[in-house]
Amino acid sequence: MTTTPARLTVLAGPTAVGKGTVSADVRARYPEVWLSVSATTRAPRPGEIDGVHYHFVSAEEFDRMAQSGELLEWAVVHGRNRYGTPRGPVEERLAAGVPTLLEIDLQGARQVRESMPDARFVFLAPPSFDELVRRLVGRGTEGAEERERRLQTARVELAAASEFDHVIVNDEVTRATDELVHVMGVVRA
Ligand SMILES: Nc1ncnc2c1ncn2[C@@H]1O[C@H](COP(=O)(O)OP(=O)(O)OP(=O)(O)O)[C@@H](O)[C@H]1O
Ligand SMILES: Nc1nc2c(ncn2[C@@H]2O[C@H](COP(=O)(O)O)[C@@H](O)[C@H]2O)c(=O)[nH]1
Repeated sequence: MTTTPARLTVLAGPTAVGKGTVSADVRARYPEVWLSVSATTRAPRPGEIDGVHYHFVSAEEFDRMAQSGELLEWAVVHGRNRYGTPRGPVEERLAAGVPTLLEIDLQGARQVRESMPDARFVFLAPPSFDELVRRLVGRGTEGAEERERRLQTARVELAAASEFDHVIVNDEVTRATDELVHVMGVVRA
């Protein structure tokens, strides 16, 4: 297995498009790719593990991280909780030549474009808006009010797809993963 020199890849896209699913598939099939673990003030969902899916932190701890410059980017997502990328681990992996993936929202992607313009920016798109709604409802992790809030954000995010260097349609997870790792320059020798 060989890789091109390590560059940061940012994966964004609307709620429930499958960013987490595709990122997990990348991690499972391409363990040489490192997936950043974000900090969030959101409460864990059943089955989510602190330090694996997110660093679940209090509002006070998030404030401290943001104010001390520990976050590469951060945003209030869906108008409610804060999410941010711890800077140190990303810089360490990139310095060590490890292909590094961030799964973040549009606001965060725009911040990273400002600070790290050499990164690759990938937008994961749904086959259709109806399919996006089916996936959000099918996931069953949010109530009706939170789903509506997320779909409002989704409309804004979908309108920004052209800002990204690559758009990948998540019609099928394995295929979307293959396209993502190809864009990342992760190739099998
Ligand atoms: N290609 C696909 N085909 C069908 N279902 C999919 C596909 N990809 C993901 N899903 C399903 O869609 C739902 C949402 O996926 P996931 O949680 O990965 O989305 P997400 O983009 O990370 O969402 P959010 O931004 O809200 O965290 C899950 O139930 C997942 O199993
Ligand atoms: N700007 C950032 N956005 C992030 C980060 N980590 C995750 N996210 C985005 O938040 C939403 C909601 O996630 P959920 O787990 O509550 O469904 C989703 O779009 C993620 O991509 C981050 O570090 N910074």
